[in-house]
Amino acid sequence: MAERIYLYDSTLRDGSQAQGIDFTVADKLAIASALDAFGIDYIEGGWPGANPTDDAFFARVPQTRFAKVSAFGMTRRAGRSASNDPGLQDILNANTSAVCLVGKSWDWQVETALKVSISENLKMISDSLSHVLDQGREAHFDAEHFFDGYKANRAYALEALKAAHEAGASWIILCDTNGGSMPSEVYRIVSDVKSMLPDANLGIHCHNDTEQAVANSLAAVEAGVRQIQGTINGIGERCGNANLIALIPTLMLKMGFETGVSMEQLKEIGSLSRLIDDRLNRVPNRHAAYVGKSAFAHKGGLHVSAMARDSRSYEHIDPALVGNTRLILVSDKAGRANVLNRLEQMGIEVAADDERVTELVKIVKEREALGYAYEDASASFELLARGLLGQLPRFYDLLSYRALNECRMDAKGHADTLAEATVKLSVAGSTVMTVAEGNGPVNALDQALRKALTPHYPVLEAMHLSDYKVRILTPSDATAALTRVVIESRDSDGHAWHTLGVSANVIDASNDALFDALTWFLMKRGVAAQK
Ligand SMILES: CC(=O)SCCNC(=O)CCNC(=O)[C@H](O)C(C)(C)COP(=O)(O)OP(=O)(O)OC[C@H]1O[C@@H](n2cnc3c(N)ncnc32)[C@H](O)[C@@H]1OP(=O)(O)O
Ligand SMILES: CC(=O)C(=O)O
Repeated sequence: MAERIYLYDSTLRDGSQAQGIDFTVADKLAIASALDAFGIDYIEGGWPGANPTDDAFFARVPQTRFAKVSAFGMTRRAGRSASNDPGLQDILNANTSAVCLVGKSWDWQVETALKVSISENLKMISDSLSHVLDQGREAHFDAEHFFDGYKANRAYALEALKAAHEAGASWIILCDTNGGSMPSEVYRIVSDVKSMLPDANLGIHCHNDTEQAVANSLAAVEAGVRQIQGTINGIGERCGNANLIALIPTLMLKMGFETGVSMEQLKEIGSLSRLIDDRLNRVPNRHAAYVGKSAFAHKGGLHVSAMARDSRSYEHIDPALVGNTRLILVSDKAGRANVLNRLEQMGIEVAADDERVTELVKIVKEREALGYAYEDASASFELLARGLLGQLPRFYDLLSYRALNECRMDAKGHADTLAEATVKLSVAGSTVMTVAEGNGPVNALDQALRKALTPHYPVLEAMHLSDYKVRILTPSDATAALTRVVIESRDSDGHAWHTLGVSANVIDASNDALFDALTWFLMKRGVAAQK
């Protein structure tokens, strides 16, 4: 029977201490509900009494399915009884089944930051935890600065833990508050604590100031802790906290621990990670371990060739275990194996020894040297491949286009910009010429193309341009620089595809990317080309 690790999520408390993060009550409620559904054991909702958002969260947090909600706060103030401490009262008034109190375990901090005697601090710890337990709550003790405190004064740091343990703390969490510890130190110190307090339930709370919060948490687990505190995507004060998104699969898949997360729920870990990004309006980190889009993306030709023989060649786990998927990229680092794999994924049949595959690899490399980047524009790659294989329908021929940008100043000096484009193209055996306006020349060009093409291909109404990115490839050429335009288009069902164009003229690059976007969509819809 696998041993159980308890997962304590502090996204809504320590996560909200990160610069730039400001959760609303609605964010907190949505995140708490996702954490509960995912199988997290404890959800630290915030600090009751600290601010109106946290108070509103605790007032509204619904009944959880699985998780225990925890209210965070600090031990009683010096010179007050625990039962007469307004801060502690606020925390208890939140009515959560669990309470986590932070207290000092470094004598120097007690004297410098708290300005109380080290014996009073021990009483603050034991009185506060006893009071929480007397109210029928589960009591967690966060031993702040424990590792630094232990290194400065081992005896006192252990005294602080003993005070919590003797008061009956349900869990004692060892905090690497400043995030400067090394995994070997964490292992050694936790092992010592384990031998001094063999019957205490120990946890770990690590900060990421040396990018070792995950490694330190795992070292603590190896030395015997059974609760891990962390946050989704590792957000938190300064450089963040231990990242539960990396820790959970590692604990379950590599170390064989059981958690509250089932193997089925583990497949949802990417959605949980993206939910936090979404709430924070952040672009997900494509290189994030386990859940990033690139976590199982293979680019190097040697890698893909070996992967075709056995996927274990370059993957540490099956991506499906964490709900992720394998991606084979085509770029200037590709070989025949990458291209064959992509063609297969695109449903293009070609013999493995077809010489045109070698030709395609060569063309991709030549074009990438000119600034093309097909790994982010797979629709343009598909059109390139189909063109070479003689499978590319031609829906229209562009004969010419003109794009104008006119800026007029009014009497008050305000700029009024008008863009206009004219396109002349050949479609369905005739020549068509249209003019359209737009809020910029690319938009005007897009409108003029649609005006000309939609009467012949009405399905074009169902697609639109959803993102447009310009990358300067040769910045030293200043305004004459080569540009790469990547267009994201979407259909009415929200499916996206990406196309690109490269030119020193940004309008020409945009026109090429638009041509690919329209062509790919018409081809995928099975529309017959009207030539
Ligand atoms: C390591 C961690 O991340 S702990 C969590 C840190 N998170 C936060 O601080 C976010 C929420 N905090 C807050 O909103 C505010 O700091 C509050 C409401 C808690 C307190 O605000 P204030 O009463 O204005 O005090 P302030 O924040 O300036 O100072 C903290 C006080 O608590 C005392 N204190 C700090 N830690 C403890 C502790 N473990 N036990 C008892 N008192 C403590 C300090 O000595 C200081 O006392 P002082 O008021 O006599 O100077
Ligand atoms: C409690 C906490 O957040 C810390 O000590 O880092």
